[in-house]
Amino acid sequence: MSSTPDTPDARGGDVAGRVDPEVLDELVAMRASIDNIDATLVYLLAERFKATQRVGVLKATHDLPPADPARERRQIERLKRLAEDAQLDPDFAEKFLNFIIDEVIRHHQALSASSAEPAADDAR
Ligand SMILES: C=C(O[C@@H]1C=C(C(=O)O)C=C[C@H]1O)C(=O)O
Repeated sequence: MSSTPDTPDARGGDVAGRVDPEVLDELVAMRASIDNIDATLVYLLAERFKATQRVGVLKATHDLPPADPARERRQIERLKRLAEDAQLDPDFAEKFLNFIIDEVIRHHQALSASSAEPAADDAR
């Protein structure tokens, strides 16, 4: 496994040799752009999970519930509006955000459960 995108040797992958050189050039250029976008998605998700993990620690420490459905609803409505403005399918944006939020809530539940466990010294 490597983080290196397609090398020039791998130009076009399966379609190399089956299409005109101009088509292959455009395909390779678009794939380079997709590589960059996917890398930024990974970095953005990593930063988002760092922030939500911190929120999870605050919630677990201060006895707050792992999920905040009202906040989720506001955030989903906001992102659906942004998606429409950006010509992205708002239903897809909603599904994608819900997928991420479900994972965040699982983390928060685990943090709450582990902070509720008695420490080894207390288990007497
Ligand atoms: C991050 C939080 O926890 C949960 C996760 C959310 C999210 O990932 O956007 C939103 C609300 C909460 O259900 C929060 O309360 O802000």
